[in-house]
Amino acid sequence: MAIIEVDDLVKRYGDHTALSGVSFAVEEGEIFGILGPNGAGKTTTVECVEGLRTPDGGAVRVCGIDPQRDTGELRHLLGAQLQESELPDRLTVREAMELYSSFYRDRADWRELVDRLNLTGTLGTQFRRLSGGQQQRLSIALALIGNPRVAVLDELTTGLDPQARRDTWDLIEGIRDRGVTIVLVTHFMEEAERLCDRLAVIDSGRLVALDSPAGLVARVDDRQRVRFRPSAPLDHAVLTALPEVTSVERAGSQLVVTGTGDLLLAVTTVLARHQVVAAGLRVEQTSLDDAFVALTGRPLDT
Ligand SMILES: Nc1ncnc2c1ncn2[C@@H]1O[C@H](COP(=O)(O)OP(=O)(O)OP(=O)(O)O)[C@@H](O)[C@H]1O
Repeated sequence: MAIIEVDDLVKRYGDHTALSGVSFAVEEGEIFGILGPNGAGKTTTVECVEGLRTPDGGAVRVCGIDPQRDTGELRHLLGAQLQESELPDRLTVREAMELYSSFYRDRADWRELVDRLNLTGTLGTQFRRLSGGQQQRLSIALALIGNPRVAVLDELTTGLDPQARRDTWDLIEGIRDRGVTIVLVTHFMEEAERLCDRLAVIDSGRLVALDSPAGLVARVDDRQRVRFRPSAPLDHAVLTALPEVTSVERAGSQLVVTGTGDLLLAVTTVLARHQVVAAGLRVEQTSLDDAFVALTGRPLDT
């Protein structure tokens, strides 16, 4: 069942069109990623879902309600991660939890939340004295304090070190396992690949693809590359003659053979027939990065 429906969403800032007709539906219980380069329109999209921006066209529904018209109800259904600047520096973790918990009719047990997010030792600590990872976890706790059905997390792990990022991913999966649908805005390909059930790729205000990470890769390309250093000179024609091979290129001392199907077997069989040993042989599959480049024409800037 779709819990969020975005239909032909248009948003302009003056003469700049930030979104020109974006449509997608988020299914209940999934981790739905919104991936795209800087300025693509990701934050604008989620701000329209959160009722923080008024669309210039199209429609948004969250659990069937219009976020613009029913902001009061939306607050109880959707938890949004706060931006850092939204919390007073001197507010302690305990004060923040008590204050935000008072805003909701269905309140999570904030002590349990604090415990789950590994913040128990920080209850008396002021916001400004928390580490980046602790501030991030607090903002997640505050997004979940009203027991929402959907949590929107924007650039969740930006600024975190690799370990803190991985810990946060585990946390997000735990939240999803408790039945909360998650919309995750991200810049990080690895994060998208690891966490998201489906991804909306947005570029220049348009939805360029919507699929699972594996589906995006398969849709773009099922090519593989085999790289190796031949032990003796080899006529490229013996490789290009193979039906599995689409191209053969030299990269320094290496040969890079691109193709489909059982490429590795075809290449190694020919090499054995010509008594050529393949040193440092590697097989490379198309990655989500490659898929992103194929879809948008450029790499994702991090
Ligand atoms: N309040 C605003 N006024 C004018 N232009 C804006 C405003 N907010 C965003 N924009 C512009 O709209 C476009 C989309 O911005 P948005 O923040 O939605 O992109 P984003 O994909 O979230 O980017 P980032 O990854 O950099 O946060 C950008 O060109 C941005 O400069």
